[in-house]
Amino acid sequence: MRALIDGRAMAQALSARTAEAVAELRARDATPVLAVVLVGNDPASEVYVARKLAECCRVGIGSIEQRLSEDCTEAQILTLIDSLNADDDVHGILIQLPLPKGINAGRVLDRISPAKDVDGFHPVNVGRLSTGTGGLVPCTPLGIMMLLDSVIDDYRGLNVVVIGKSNIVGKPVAMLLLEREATVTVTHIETRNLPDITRGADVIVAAAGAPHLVRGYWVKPGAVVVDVGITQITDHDGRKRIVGDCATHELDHAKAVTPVPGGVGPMTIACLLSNTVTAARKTVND
Ligand SMILES: Nc1nc2c(c(=O)[nH]1)N[C@@H](CN(C=O)c1ccc(C(=O)N[C@@H](CCC(=O)O)C(=O)O)cc1)CN2
Repeated sequence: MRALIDGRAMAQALSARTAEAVAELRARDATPVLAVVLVGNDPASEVYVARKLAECCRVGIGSIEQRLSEDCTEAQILTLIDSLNADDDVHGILIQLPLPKGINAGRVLDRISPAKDVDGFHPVNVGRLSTGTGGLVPCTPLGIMMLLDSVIDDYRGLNVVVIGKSNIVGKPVAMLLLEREATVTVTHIETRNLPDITRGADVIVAAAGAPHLVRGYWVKPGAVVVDVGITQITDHDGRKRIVGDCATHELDHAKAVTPVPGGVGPMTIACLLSNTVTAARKTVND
């Protein structure tokens, strides 16, 4: 019964549309440019940043990579952001997370100009999202909605349970779902009787970062399950592999599930490119 929602294919299709939009902007001499800031050398962040830069290149978005060392000061990061904010040739600014210990991520993200905040993490964009008044929307939640839209036409009255209350995924996706008039319950790792709550859900968005948390008996037949978790585990035979928050092999009774890898992750990067075009278009049209 269960269908797999193919995030890689959907990300490719979105990036193809983004490439067309970039070509139109380039024809008007308004090439979108994304600045990607990497502080320190977290291995996973290195991989994601390399992928973001490669994808920019593939769709024709210009990119600037800015690296700061692990032991740089918060003041140095803020100075760099100020210069990118002031640069009219830069349309999007992304600070790869997590930042090294000792750096206040909130203060850093608050410094990005809301108009260039392609991650949608600035309080102005968070406020716009929660009031339904536009603004740049965080990439992972935007991607989740596109994946859900491929299997759900009408969200009105659907019971959606979000597991995870992060600013990057849980809270913003709850806002997007509320906008569509779903009935949204936001839960987290401290929520009591979680399986009792998820069993009533038409849609589950699992973003707790807890491998295989969501078991088969947590999910009612016909539910749609979006797996946002990406955790590297080592198997009993010593091999490393990526797993999500859901025990997908127990979800044959679901209507549709997103795989890990190949579900939400690829959409995150495709939505970043799309947000960069949105930010660039605004400077042309304003
Ligand atoms: N500034 C930001 N930092 C971080 C974000 C973000 O949206 N903005 N999200 C994550 C990391 N991330 C992008 O930055 C990201 C994570 C995973 C994937 C992905 O495609 N994963 C693959 C599986 C893992 C792999 O292949 O290595 C998948 O799900 O298929 C893309 C982007 C934290 N930081």
